[in-house]
Amino acid sequence: MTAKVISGKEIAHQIREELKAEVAQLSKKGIVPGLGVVLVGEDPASISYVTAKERACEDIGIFSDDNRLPADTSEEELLALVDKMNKDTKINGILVQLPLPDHIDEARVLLAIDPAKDVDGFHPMNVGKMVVGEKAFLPCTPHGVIQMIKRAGVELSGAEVVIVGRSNIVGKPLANLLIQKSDKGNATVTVCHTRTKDIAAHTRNADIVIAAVGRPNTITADMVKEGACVIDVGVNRVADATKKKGFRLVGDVDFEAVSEKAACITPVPGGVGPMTITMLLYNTVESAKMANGII
Ligand SMILES: Nc1nc(=O)c2c([nH]1)NC[C@@H]1CN(c3ccc(C(=O)N[C@@H](CCC(=O)O)C(=O)O)cc3)C=[N+]21
Repeated sequence: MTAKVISGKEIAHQIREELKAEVAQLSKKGIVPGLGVVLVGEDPASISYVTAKERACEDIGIFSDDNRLPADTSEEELLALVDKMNKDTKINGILVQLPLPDHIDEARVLLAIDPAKDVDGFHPMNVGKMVVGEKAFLPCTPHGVIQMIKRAGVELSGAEVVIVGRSNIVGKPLANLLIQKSDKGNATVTVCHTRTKDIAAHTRNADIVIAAVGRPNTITADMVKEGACVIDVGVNRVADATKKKGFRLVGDVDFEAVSEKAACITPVPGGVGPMTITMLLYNTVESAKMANGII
């Protein structure tokens, strides 16, 4: 079998067109959704993600307030900026790019963001609401992954899903969403991690494999059932002297070999990454509608 490639780029484009139309309608009512973006330090990957987020905002008509702070910014300074954005009515969403430098307490910063502006869905209030199935901002990467699975026409209800990776931003929230009694869930979920005895024994039974590890070639063809759907959340830079930048991006999945066995697969780049950004835009528009009493 040669897998159908699920293009995150195309699905993201489709959703962004829908959002663009919605933002145009809102602007007739004098409403412009605003996103406050905070980047501390100069990590090259973080700079590239944040730049992509700001471009995406501009493209669909969301106002973005760009704050790039030096690596030695103090926790107090960062908290003061978050507080200012919490109070700023032009800002409907606040994104503090992670990871933060070691001298800053990440949990404290995330807790300081107004839950009503927490478009990343990282505030413990929103995490808790999500777990109990209450309305909340859904974390962008897990939500993007679910949108891709659904729009590719893959059945989630009753599916055996194996997630490899247990991070707070992908593995854990995704597992929670996928077990919920809802149209984004109803799956049977297994979460594998570094202490799992035999990861392949689990993934080989999966109808859907989701890799969110951060290491190239973690999922190889022998680990995947014939006809499975494989979602690759990894974004890894590997050295490549033939590229202008000296590296290329790969996911966690051995794409070529797994494509021969899977029914569908997401590429890297052009897969989950563009969906993550799109769901951030989606949450920001939702937040603007809530702030203005439209929903
Ligand atoms: N507060 C916070 N929220 C996040 O959502 C968040 C974060 N911190 N920290 C880091 C991770 C990672 N992340 C990505 C977003 C877009 C792409 C993306 O668009 N990737 C492109 C390629 C981009 C490139 O060329 O570098 C693609 O896969 O096609 C990847 C990764 C968001 N994250």
